[in-house]
Amino acid sequence: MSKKIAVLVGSLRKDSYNLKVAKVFQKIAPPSLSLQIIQIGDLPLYNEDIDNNAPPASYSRFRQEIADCQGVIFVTPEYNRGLPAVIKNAIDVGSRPYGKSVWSKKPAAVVSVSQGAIGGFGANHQLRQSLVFLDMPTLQQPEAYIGNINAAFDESGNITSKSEEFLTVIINSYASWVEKLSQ
Ligand SMILES: Cc1cc2nc3c(=O)[nH]c(=O)nc-3n(C[C@H](O)[C@H](O)[C@H](O)COP(=O)(O)O)c2cc1C
Repeated sequence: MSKKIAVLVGSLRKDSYNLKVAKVFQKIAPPSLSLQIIQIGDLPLYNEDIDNNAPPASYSRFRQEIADCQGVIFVTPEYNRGLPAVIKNAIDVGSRPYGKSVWSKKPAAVVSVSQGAIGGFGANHQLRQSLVFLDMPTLQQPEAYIGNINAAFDESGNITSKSEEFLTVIINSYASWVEKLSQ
């Protein structure tokens, strides 16, 4: 049976390249993984005052969806050399209430996607810093800093074969990582 893997996309933009890459991963993932893109754009900014006995419905929905998955792939742009607020907010929501984090022990991968040349290196590593604290064993190699992403899709919006090849290496490595950790 395939393992359910959450995919969190750090851009809310309709034509987001990160979303396009997440969708390519869904298409090319090996049969051992079933990738589900989880909504994070509707989560109110984390505030302990509203996270009480009756938290926002979106908090509960999100926590349950992550709890139901056996791993997490983060696909994120870089904003001002750091992590977009929307993805940090999702991490914070999932980490609470204290002692009930939904992230713990779930195998993760971080893929940063940018139109710039540096490939979102800053966001990628800032995110990894939180994953250490959240106790998520994270795929180390291959590193995935995907720059100049606009060149990875042709005029019809299809991914070029060279870029698909690279994404295939990443998703297959992640599948092996998940497999290894479940032994
Ligand atoms: C507020 C903001 C800050 C940005 N800062 C960076 C940055 O630090 N490094 C970078 O490579 N691109 C930066 N960009 C450009 C994004 O990489 C580019 O817009 C990318 O396409 C966003 O991902 P998306 O297509 O999935 O929305 C920034 C974009 C925005 C809107």
